[in-house]
Amino acid sequence: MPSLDPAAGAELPGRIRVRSEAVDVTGDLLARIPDEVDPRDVVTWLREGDGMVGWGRAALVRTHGPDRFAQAEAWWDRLRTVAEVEDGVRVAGSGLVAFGSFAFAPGSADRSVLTVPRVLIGRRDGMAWVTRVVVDDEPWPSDHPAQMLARTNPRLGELDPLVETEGTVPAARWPEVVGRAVGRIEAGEVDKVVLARDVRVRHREGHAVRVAPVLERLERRYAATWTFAVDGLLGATPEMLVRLQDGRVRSRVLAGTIRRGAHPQHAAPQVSHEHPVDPRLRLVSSEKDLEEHAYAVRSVAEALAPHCTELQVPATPYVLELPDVYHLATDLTGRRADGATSLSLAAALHPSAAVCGTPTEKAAAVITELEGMDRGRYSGPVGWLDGDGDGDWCIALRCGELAPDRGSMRIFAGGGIVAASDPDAELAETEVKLTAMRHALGLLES
Ligand SMILES: C=C(O[C@H]1C=CC=C(C(=O)O)[C@@H]1O)C(=O)O
Repeated sequence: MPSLDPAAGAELPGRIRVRSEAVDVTGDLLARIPDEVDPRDVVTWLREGDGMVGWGRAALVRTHGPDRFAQAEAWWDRLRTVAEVEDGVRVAGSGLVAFGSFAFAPGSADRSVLTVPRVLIGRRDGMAWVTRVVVDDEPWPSDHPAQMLARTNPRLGELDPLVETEGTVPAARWPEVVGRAVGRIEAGEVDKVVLARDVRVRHREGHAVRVAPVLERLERRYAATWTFAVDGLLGATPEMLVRLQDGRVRSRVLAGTIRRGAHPQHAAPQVSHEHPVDPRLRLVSSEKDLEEHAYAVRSVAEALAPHCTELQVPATPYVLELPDVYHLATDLTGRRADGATSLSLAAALHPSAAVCGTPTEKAAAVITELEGMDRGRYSGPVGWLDGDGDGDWCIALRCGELAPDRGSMRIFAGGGIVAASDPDAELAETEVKLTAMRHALGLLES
């Protein structure tokens, strides 16, 4: 078993008490997050208005390096043994739950994290609950959950004034970087590589960025995605790396993108201006996008196969519609054949060819060389797991990561490059993918 590094910040209490109670909660769960909470202590997992929001730190571990998943899992195993859980709700997400976010690269300077919030409010299928957590000999909070739920944050709609500046590679230089990746593919070094760029954002007056208003805008506009926040990483991702629930395994693979209602330069010429071709049709018949997608599906199917029986891999993708883009999508399903937790499945699947490339190790080396930046936790697994190991892990896309100063962040977007990729179209694709965070941060309104 990998050892825990106490210097890395493993807070393993001697005892952790967890109580989940059924409650009535209507309206926006995000409005319940108190304004004074440290933005890095906010956790969310929301979709179509339901899900979980929480805050505070009852227990936390930070891990790094090639063992970052195994170290986190070992900590979670130990935490479960000191947990006393009263779960009066018994739904997915009640009881003992940890939220996590993992660095994309083993060599990242950024720490991966698993954290158990002190307060968690959940709602699912018409059922709502509050989970509170105390450690060691702490007393239970004196207020009743109903009192806590009655308080809503009046400043939820107020965005902070932010400014955007260039990231590691200026936008104008991105086509050149993509061109180098195409060269590597043509030279036979890799078949596909996913390259990403960052953009910097900071609070105009140097204050901490309040995350609840940003999450609220993400949730409203991208309701069909998973709106997440874990340790200062926030976004709205459409890609589910793995969901494990009662032995059932699901994964949604996305790769291959076209802008909604636009005509990227790599597209075939229009037959007639009066009858423009539906971009969804162009996407499902684009060989370049189908190739990009096939690599990603294969990587996920191969990683799931040793852990699953009844693995179903549809032969053709469908089109997932999001507000700004269409993606080629494939939903895989299976039944878990071993004792793997959702986190160990996520570790086995990471990095899929939706965010790294094919073959994986060579693509990862090309990424390190050409991107020139540390991705941090962007494009790593983000999600939650419960005491039975069930949970959801998405890929952290359409997101930004708050810096330790909390007043600045980097937002990210990438795209899969194959031999037929057009460098200018790839720049346009990253720009359209950045729309989610730019919109949420108020950067598109002048
Ligand atoms: C790497 C990203 O998207 C991935 C997921 C969906 C579609 C993708 C694509 O078409 O390139 C990427 O594989 C990103 O949003 O930063």
